[in-house]
Amino acid sequence: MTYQKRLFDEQPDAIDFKLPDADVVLYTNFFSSEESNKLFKSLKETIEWQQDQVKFYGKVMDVPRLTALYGNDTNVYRYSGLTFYPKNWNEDLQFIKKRVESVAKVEFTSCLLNYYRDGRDSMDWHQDNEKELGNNPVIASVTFGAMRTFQLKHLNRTDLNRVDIPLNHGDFLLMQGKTQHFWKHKIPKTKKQIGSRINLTFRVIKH
Ligand SMILES: O=C(O)CCC(=O)C(=O)O
Ligand SMILES: [Fe+2]
Repeated sequence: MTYQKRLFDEQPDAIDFKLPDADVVLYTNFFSSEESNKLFKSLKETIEWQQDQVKFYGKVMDVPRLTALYGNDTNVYRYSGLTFYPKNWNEDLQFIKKRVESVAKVEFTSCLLNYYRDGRDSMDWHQDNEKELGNNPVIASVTFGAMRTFQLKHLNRTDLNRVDIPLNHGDFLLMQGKTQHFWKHKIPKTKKQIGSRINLTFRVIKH
């Protein structure tokens, strides 16, 4: 598949959430609907999705989503209790990576992909603060497919409300600064009848 450079006649909208102790900006329609449709279908078919398992109170359980890790180097990589054998970038990922790098102004080394098959799939509260990500990591999150709500919660400021951000087909959420030190985030399950969703988080991993 070949891609054309985006024509910036339709500028994506940047929404700065101005959260205390964080830097979170949402670029809606960062990918055109045509690009997003193409990428969603292609990623679904070509990414080597894996079913991870975790031990929970001695019981082995499937995590509620499929995952994959791609990047510059293919050394075995363990984090959040999961083991990954990263694959080399493919054409779709290189295209998406380039586009988000033009805004994030960093060169990403890795991309973690999550495939939420339906509303029963989810990701629980966590911070992306592994030491391999360094201090104040820059994380570029791209969504294709069904809308899911991305929730953010401050770790100790009980006076602050939870922030719910709808992530739609083609949206790009950029998290940086102190975000991962002070806020946790999750993708809750939903009882709504919805289709599948793919999320990509580009990261800089230092070995
Ligand atoms: O699916 C999402 O939008 C979030 C994924 C996420 O938080 C992660 O991969 O660390
Ligand atoms: Fe995360």
